Amino acid sequence: MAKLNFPSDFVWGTATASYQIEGAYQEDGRGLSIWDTFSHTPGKVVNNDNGDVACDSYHRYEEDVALLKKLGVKAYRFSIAWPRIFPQGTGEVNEKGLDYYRRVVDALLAAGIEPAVTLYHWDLPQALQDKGGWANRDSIDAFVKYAEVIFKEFNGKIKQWITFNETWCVSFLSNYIGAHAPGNKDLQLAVTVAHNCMVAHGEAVKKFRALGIEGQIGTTHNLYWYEPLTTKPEDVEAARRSRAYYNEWFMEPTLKGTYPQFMVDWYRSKGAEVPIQDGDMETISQPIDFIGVNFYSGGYTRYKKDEGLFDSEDVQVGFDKTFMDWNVYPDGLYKVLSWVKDEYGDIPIYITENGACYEDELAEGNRVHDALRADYYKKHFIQLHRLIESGVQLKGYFAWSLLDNFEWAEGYKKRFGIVYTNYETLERHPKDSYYFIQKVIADDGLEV
Ligand SMILES: OC[C@@H]1[C@@H](O)[C@H](O)[C@@H](O)c2[nH]c(CCc3ccccc3)c[n+]21
Repeated sequence: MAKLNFPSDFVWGTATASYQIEGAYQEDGRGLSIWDTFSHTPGKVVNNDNGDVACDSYHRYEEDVALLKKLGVKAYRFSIAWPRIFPQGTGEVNEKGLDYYRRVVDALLAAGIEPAVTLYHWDLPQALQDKGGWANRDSIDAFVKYAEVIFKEFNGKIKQWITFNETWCVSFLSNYIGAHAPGNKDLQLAVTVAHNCMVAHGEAVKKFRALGIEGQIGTTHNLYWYEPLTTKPEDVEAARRSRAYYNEWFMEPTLKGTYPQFMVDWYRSKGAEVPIQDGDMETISQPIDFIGVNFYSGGYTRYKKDEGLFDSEDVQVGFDKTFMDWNVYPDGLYKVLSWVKDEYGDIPIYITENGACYEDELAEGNRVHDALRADYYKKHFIQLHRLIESGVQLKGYFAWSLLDNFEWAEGYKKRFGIVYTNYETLERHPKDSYYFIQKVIADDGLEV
């Protein structure tokens, strides 16, 4: 057995998001979000599940903080629900909404845990969606006004700021594939939404700098690692498009201020143009202090004429699968973050999400023997160590997720938590994977 040691300042954390854990969807003046609308629309979410109650963290956040403290994490990534702060998206601040986050932040700080806050994790106020949502550039200014209230309120308490969670999900998953709120299926709309969200990110960074807010600011993109099944040029090009769909389309504007031209041409061939206005690319690529990367999976791609958006198809090559049918591909984590370093230099990186969904059973003594999830984490922790050893500026890691929670269109059947949520009683029960991670944190490393 060998011990893989992590730097003593490596930030171990866990992650959640407002709509997935809070519940209390009409409490203390909260306005409706697009996810309330979407989940209340029959047929959109498995079992017609919704976030009305979720994990009830709105009332049980002290239990969550106690779990975090016992776990030993240095930081906790959560998101703020814009509709609690501005129920109509803009206008008057809802003080009771701010109060909830004051309670959460103070409880975390009292427990010696750093809050790492995502400003936008998909719960757009419905009132803004009614005016076009992210397709309407007015939403950019509304986002900056919302961000400014949070920056000022928590300056000095929150020191790690993430503007957006996964602009690919906000744009393509939600407006081209249509699987997430608001559920549109229009390529031009998706390209426009992606662009406006990235402009909103940049404007918020400008505001953060202008206000002299303490701490570091960045944004989170979900990256995948796709490789061509063969070295045939058509397979190589197909894999290049599949990867850029998730990766370069967002990372290049954010970190270099340009869109990948081969993808601009590809989308143009499909009838979609990027609505760039003067100054947008400089705004989008405002210098940031770190890049957040959510990594779950990847795979192999081959060319298939007229298949999907990219004349490509994923190929099954025998990876183990999670309960989301995602490939377990720890090497993909090493490859994708090595690619980030090669492409974008030594920008500090936080893995702001990584984790796995498996079917969990509550066993004797409220234990959950989630050996597959613990093994998923172990395999990926080995890659973290490999990345740090290779010189990648990997500063921290947030496991997705602290709790089983509302898994978007999949509802509550898909459990990602290292803590089991009993949705009847709302009790929390740490799983074996929680104790595995607790030991890694305590030991500053793991035995392999
Ligand atoms: O699906 C697990 C988690 C979600 O619960 C998080 O809210 C979200 O940030 C997140 N992103 C990803 C990868 C992108 C993706 C999200 C949802 C569905 C399919 C792919 C996985 N996850």
